[in-house]
Amino acid sequence: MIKELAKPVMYLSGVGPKKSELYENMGVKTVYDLLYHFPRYYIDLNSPQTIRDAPLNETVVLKGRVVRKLPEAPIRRGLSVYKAVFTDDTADLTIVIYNAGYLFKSLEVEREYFLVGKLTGNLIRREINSPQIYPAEGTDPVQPVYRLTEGITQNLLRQNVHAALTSLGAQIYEPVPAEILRENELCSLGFAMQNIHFPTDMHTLEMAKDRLVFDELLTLALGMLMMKSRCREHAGCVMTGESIDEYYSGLPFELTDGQKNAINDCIADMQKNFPMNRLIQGDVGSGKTAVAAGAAFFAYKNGCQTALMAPTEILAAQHYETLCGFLEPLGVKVVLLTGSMTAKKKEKVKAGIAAGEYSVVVGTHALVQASTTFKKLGLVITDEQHRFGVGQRAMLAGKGDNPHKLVMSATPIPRTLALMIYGDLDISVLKELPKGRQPVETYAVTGKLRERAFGYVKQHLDEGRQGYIVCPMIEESAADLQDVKSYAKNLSEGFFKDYRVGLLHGRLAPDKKEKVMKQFKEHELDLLVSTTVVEVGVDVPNAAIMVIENADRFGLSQLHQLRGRVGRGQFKSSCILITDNPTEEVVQRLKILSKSHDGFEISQEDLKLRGPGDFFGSRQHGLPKMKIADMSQNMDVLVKAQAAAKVILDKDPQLDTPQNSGLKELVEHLFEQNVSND
Ligand SMILES: Nc1ncnc2c1ncn2[C@@H]1O[C@H](COP(=O)(O)OP(=O)(O)OP(=O)(O)O)[C@@H](O)[C@H]1O
Repeated sequence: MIKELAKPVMYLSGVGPKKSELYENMGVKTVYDLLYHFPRYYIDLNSPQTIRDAPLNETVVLKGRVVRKLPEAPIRRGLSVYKAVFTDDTADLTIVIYNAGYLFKSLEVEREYFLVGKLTGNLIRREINSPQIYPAEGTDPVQPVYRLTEGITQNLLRQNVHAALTSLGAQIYEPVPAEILRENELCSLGFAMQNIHFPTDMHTLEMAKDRLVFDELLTLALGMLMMKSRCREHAGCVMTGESIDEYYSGLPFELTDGQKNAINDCIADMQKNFPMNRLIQGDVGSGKTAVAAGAAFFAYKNGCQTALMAPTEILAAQHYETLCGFLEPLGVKVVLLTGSMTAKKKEKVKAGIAAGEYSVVVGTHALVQASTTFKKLGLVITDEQHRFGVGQRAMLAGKGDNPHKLVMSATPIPRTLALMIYGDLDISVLKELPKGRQPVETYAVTGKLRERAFGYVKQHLDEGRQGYIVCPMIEESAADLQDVKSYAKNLSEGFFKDYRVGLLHGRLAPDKKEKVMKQFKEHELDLLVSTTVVEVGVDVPNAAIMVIENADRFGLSQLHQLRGRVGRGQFKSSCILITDNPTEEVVQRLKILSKSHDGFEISQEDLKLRGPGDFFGSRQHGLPKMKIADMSQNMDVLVKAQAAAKVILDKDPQLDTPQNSGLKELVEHLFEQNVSND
């Protein structure tokens, strides 16, 4: 960074030691920090409204002249009110100023001013209280408004930013290569800095924003790619184009186009000489497992083993069964390895894996233990990646010689976030659901209608379907557990006494959990009362009704995941969301689920409502905080920034050349700052 930018703000003209202390409260220490303290919003003085047409009780921008100043009116000791009549020839209004005598005195009759403030009164007597007043001549047409701290006013901040820009002159450095700026039609950094603070009009402001958003995302993309550059090393198993037609013809259903494309993407990737790094992203019930099995079969045909790691024992067992069904008839040996197996069994399974007896290994984190070794691990598949730590994933991959990696995500991660989190990861999206699926009808009701909801559940059970009741165990604490148990008991002895009711919660021993799930799958239970352990992946196509208690406590994406447990077969399915907290906000939120069945759309809404920080904790992934880029809005820019980052790193993988030193500093600054903030 050029010397001027690293200089403490104290040395700027008009700042000094006292003000610089105040600035520090806002996190502004250097000239760089000050220039990157972007305005929160702008007041556009370019197109003022007329007094006659300006709406009442809203903030308006007006342009006119002072006609008359009224005498000062003392209200009580130390408090005066000043009034002036103002006109723009369409109508008049009264400016009311409390106490700020100096401001009132500075107003000149017949001089033109802009006023910004809330217009009140009525159509005959309009007033504007304590407006911001700018002389019409000599005022920048777009005024920045900053986040402030005590002792620093808007005017002072504007002056100081001005001083910073002037002190740099045209000297502001240019970290981004000229050809990238040209290709992306971006302005220079100098222009962007000037115009993000003092735009000439809204157009130059947009240009400035485009450039700064790009810079921020470019910096992020560079950082992520540099971290992942090792993934570009050679692949341990380069595979050849073996046919997997037997796999296709053995399936009990026709794959969707999305599934076929995703399998083809994987096959193409696995024939390259660097490892695949692909995310299969599909809405709930879109059939990701069949894609994973296709990729595993291709690895098998190439003499390589596949490991599939699932986040829970229930899911591991389910995937194991599914993969056995798809692959064993084709001669592929599949095995399950989970933590809850007896030591003896585990040992036997591990010996078989090490000897290469098994081609596909399905398991939980037990797979990553040091004692698990593979003969020739060529493909690693992780389900629900975000539940695994970066370390666990790396450890599993470390069991092979740079194996291909495939991630299945059931939680619909907005593409923007996926790119942020996984960086250089290719994505195959399963857009459509298998044929014949009908959207899950979703209703939000208050607790008053609980009995009716249960009645509706009974109706389904009587028709031979199964159902879920998801109950409010958020923390897996002892007290909550007691609540869940008694809730389930009440139901099984009360309303549902004539039905077979099971209970599933996270505290159950793994073999018990498996037993309950198996009973439910085999329709030995009609109703499963469960905590959110059913959230991911559980697949029982006969289940057609779900009730979710305390639905307001969950995020929209999580609710969408939960309701995705029904509607997985040919039966028409419903989901009833119960809330005892029907505030306007809750109702609005839950309504989104009644309207939309598209997990991607829902996750975007979640992102808007809860922010990316909350969205299954993007901060947990160590993603830096953005100053100007908005993860839910700037996806197109992110894609461009990623492409640019690739071009830059292809020539200079660690940004070591002098012309990239500015970029390197930006990357270091972004990541360092965020590490220290965590
Ligand atoms: N093309 C298809 N046609 C019909 N049924 C299919 C098809 N693909 C998968 N299925 C079935 O759809 C159900 C859902 O598949 P799967 O469990 O793989 O979904 P998923 O994408 O993992 O969903 P979730 O993320 O909700 O777990 C399974 O019962 C599966 O056998």
